[in-house]
Amino acid sequence: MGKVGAVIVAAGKGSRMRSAESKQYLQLGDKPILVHTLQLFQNITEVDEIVLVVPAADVQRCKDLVNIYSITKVSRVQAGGVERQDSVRLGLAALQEDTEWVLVHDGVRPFTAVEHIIGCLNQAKEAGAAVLAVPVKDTIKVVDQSKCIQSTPDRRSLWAIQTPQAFRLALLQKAQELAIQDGFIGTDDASLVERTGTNVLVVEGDYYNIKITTPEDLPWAEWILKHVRGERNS
Ligand SMILES: Nc1ccn([C@@H]2O[C@H](COP(=O)(O)OP(=O)(O)OP(=O)(O)O)[C@@H](O)[C@H]2O)c(=O)n1
Ligand SMILES: C[C@](O)(CO)[C@H](O)COP(=O)(O)O
Repeated sequence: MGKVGAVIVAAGKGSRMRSAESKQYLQLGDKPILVHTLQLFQNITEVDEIVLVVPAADVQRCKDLVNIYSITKVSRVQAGGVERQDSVRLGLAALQEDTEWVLVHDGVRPFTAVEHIIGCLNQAKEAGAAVLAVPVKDTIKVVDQSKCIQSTPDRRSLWAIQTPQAFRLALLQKAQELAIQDGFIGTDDASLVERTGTNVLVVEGDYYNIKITTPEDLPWAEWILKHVRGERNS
């Protein structure tokens, strides 16, 4: 049933990390964060091909990483765009023509459980579109610009959305085209597909699937690597 491509987006600036080195290359254990993520997808049998999207200036650097760590499923190291959404679009265009399903994943989420990636892909194969997510643990408020609380949404309907996000490739490409037409910029891929009226299903993941974003995520990431990730995913 159709080829599966993974688009790993790592073309951001990592400005919230405030580090001299871009966060995707920061060392986690014995290798860069991005390499952990690439190895995760390299080792998933269901994934036929990986397109890696990186800053234009880093294409050769990332080709070297791919070679050094023998990430043989990477078919293309693609220069990214201004917004995450642009990087995803460029990554989708670089997939082989016979690709039917795509997993879009953040290069800085190295700890996704393999069973959750496969669960998300299988759900997308049934429904067309599926994303990993976890129920929020906090009470979330809607707050206006003067820091006044406007409302308290029912927590039972709130989920924190993660990646991978899995789609029939043609569906995500159509959603991308519509977003360009409408000048819509979303912070994730599902938000583009939702606008087409297509249902996107949520697959429950776990709280270890963090996106490494700010400096306080780094010691937490080292802890997950040492105490959780090794035994769950390798
Ligand atoms: N133009 C962009 C922006 C983001 N990303 C990627 O999307 C993922 C999630 O984005 P985020 O964590 O927000 O990364 P950055 O945009 O790099 O971080 P910041 O917003 O702090 O600058 C990251 O792997 C990032 O490299 C991308 O490929 N292209
Ligand atoms: C796609 C994503 O990782 C889902 O949680 C997230 O939306 C990326 O957003 P960011 O604003 O780039 O952190």
